[in-house]
Amino acid sequence: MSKRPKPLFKVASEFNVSTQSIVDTLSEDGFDVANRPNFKITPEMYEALDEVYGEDRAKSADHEKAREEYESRRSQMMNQRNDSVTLDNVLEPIEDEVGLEPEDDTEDLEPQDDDSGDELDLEPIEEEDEADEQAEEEAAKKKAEAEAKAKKEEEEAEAKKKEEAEAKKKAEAEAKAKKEEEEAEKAEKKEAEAEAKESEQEEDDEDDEEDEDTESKKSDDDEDEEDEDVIRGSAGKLKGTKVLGKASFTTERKPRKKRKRRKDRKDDSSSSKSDSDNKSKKSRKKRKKKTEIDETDVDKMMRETMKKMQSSKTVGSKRQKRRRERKEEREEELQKQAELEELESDVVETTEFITANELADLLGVGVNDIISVCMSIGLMITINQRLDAGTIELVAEEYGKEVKFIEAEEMDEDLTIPEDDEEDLKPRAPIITVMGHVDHGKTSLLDYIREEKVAAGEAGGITQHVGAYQVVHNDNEITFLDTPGHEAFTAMRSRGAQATDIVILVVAADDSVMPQTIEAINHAKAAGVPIVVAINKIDKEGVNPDKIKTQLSEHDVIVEEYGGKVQYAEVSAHTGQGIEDLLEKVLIEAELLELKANPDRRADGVVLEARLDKGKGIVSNILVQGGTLRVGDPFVAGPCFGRVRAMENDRGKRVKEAGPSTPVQLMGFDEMPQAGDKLIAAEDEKLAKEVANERMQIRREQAMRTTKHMTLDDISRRLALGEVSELNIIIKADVDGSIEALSGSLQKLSTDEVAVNIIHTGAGAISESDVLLASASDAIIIGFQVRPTTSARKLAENEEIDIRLFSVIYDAVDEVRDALEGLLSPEIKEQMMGVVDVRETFKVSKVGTIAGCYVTEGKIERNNPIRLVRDGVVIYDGEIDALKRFKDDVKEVTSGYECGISIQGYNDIKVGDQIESYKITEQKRTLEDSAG
Ligand SMILES: Nc1nc2c(ncn2[C@@H]2O[C@H](COP(=O)(O)OP(=O)(O)OP(=O)(O)O)[C@@H](O)[C@H]2O)c(=O)[nH]1
Repeated sequence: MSKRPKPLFKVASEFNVSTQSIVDTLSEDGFDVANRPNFKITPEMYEALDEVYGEDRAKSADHEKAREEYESRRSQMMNQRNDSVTLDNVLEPIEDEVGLEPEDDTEDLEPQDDDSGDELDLEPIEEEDEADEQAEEEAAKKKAEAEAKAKKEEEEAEAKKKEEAEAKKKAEAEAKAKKEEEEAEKAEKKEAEAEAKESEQEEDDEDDEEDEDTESKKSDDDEDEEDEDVIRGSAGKLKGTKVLGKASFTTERKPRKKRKRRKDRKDDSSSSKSDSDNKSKKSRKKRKKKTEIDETDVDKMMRETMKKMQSSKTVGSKRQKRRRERKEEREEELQKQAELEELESDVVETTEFITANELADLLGVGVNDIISVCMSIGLMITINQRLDAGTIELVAEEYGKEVKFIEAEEMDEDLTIPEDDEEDLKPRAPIITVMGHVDHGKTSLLDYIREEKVAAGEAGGITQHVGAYQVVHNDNEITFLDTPGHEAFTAMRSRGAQATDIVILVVAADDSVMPQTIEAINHAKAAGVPIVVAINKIDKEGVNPDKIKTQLSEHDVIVEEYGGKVQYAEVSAHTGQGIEDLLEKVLIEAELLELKANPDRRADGVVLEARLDKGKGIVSNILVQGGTLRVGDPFVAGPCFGRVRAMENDRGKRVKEAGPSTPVQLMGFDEMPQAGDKLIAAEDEKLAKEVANERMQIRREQAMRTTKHMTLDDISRRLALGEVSELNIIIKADVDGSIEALSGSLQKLSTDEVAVNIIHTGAGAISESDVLLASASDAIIIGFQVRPTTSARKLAENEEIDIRLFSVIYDAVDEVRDALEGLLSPEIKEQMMGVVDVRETFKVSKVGTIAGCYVTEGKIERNNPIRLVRDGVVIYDGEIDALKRFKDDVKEVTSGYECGISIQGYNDIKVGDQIESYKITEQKRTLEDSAG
């Protein structure tokens, strides 16, 4: 099974047992399981269950498979029955095994039959049999049976010479009766066929007998063979009934048999030119055609092979050979990818915060179903409500789909550029990133190439930094991304943009393969980008490039010299030695990649950098990857909209348009894009604005709902997005005993997906330092029978720290467990209504202690329960006995007023205590609440 936990109800249905049985079994195995439909069954639990119920499941799967096979066989049989040749087809396998004597019709033999002479010899006879059967079918099969039986009876009668007349009468009567019966049965096809089979068997018996009779006259030798034949024939018969259902036999052999049999029948019986005869002709024609095609295929392949051989002889160029190899490799890769995609058909791609309606479309279900699934997990949603990752995942899981969350930018189908036609593609310059370990000479190499190559090619050279530059080598353009190092490369990739075609891996010859070299190799491999190795600083004395090559081969970068495919050049960024060679090799690699793009369409590209220029406004360096970007084009880059106001190339020249692989500095953004944002030009401005707006909305929603720190409500969402693997908790409680109990229970909630870490515990009120610790370690705070101090509460609000207060340990455990399982908090909640400070106390005889109080927060109601808190610790939980304003009993007192309170059954009230008034509320949780 997959590594993901599954809901209990699904596992139950998988094993076909009740959820209670699963719970019982798991509890026996020491797992802590609750009988809730959505309780997550971890892979360990699943394994344990598999041990107990696996066999049953396998059996039921076998059973199901057998049933399916039976169904398909049955339907095939049914189909064949509608065909006039059904019976033959069904019987073919039997007759294959029935060795019957050789016969004529050699002209019918097919080349493939040549290798199986036996079979050939046998077939015509099968056909004879079949032909007989067919003839009988066509000329009243049932009569034959009746006659045969009558004959038998006649023979018996002759032998006995008694009751001859009676016997005949009986026979006739029986025959007639049978005829009648059979005619009646004709209406019921199935029964008729069953009858037919019976009659065939009987006929076969007779045929065999006849064969014996006639052939016994020939010779003794023949007799032996016949005996064998007869024995085999009868064995075949027995098998025949069994084989009936083996659909594969009949279907596989159908065309060949059909054709031969028809031909045979035509020659032998010439009873009628039925439709099936015509069919057989057709099939023969088809067959011939097929062989013709085969021949042409073979011819073609031969020619291709010859051509390849010749070309390798005449041209023999390494480059061509490599190109072919690469092409094959790429095709293989594509095939693999296609296979993977097929496997991933159960995975749906979406962004977070799609609406319920959109999710319904995505899953192919009605929006009402989505709403009811949400209701079943205690979530009230509306059609247009945007759902967070946790909810989307939970709902999708209900429909057996896995969700892969992607960036909003990847979703817009309106803007997505359709795939280019092969004929529209034109060669484009390769885009190169230089990577390597610190100080191995990346910058020096880039600088050298920029200065030497550009300065040499064009007066003035590169005047400004546009994030990339183009050089021309042997009339071929190469685009270099200006920022070396894998950070830039990975930052780009992490945003889904792949700008690089080839990586130049720089390794200093005077050093060795270093950690960042390995990282660069891994990044390039992960991105599927080929590497060209540049062994730098070759000008230095005593350097050993061979050592580098050996080291590289240990990391699967095997240079050509060592039998690999990676090209390498020994260069010096100081002297320029080998740089030409390096560029040449880069071009070879590029040629192998057959880099192409369609310049005649809407442009797309990637943002390399963006900055705010005082005079020009937002200036962004863009690399156009496909199409042509023109001044005036509206575009979207990430959530930013824009219209191209002006563009400058890497020589600082104003340009009106930029084609594939061209870096430009672009002005015209409305908002600042981020490096790695994908830019897509739009046909109309309105659509571009809409798309940008939608993306912005999703980003805003993300910003709004994403809390700075971990919260219990947010954890399921973060889990779904794969952002968290641990939940840090700080526990504060009234006494050490509660801490132990709580931390023990909470730690047990750790799952494969998320580990629960108790990072700090302590007795007493929740203090500022607790909140600071939570902030630093991204933890939530659980308070059991304690309260945060006022300053801690304020700090927690500022820092967005989740503080949960409980009075019952089980409540705390349940709430954390639910959060980890992606469920929302329980519907019953405690709501704080008001807080009063005790400023004075009076002892009144018969009444007890009366507290003179001041309402500091909310309002205090006579009928709500209260808690007495001293130094942040809850010391009493009870009810108000009397609530007074001056001498009057009142129902409630609001904040800013004084009042007198006495507590039922509790007199130990002290000045400085706080009394909290709270209410138990039942509420339907919504996403907004959970995001709150
Ligand atoms: N002798 C010699 N020194 C070189 C060569 N290339 C670079 N260097 C020196 O190596 C040092 C590092 O070069 P950089 O180009 O800054 O290396 P880098 O890989 O860009 O380094 P970071 O930017 O720190 O990652 C500098 O002192 C260069 O002068 C070369 O081909 N030969």
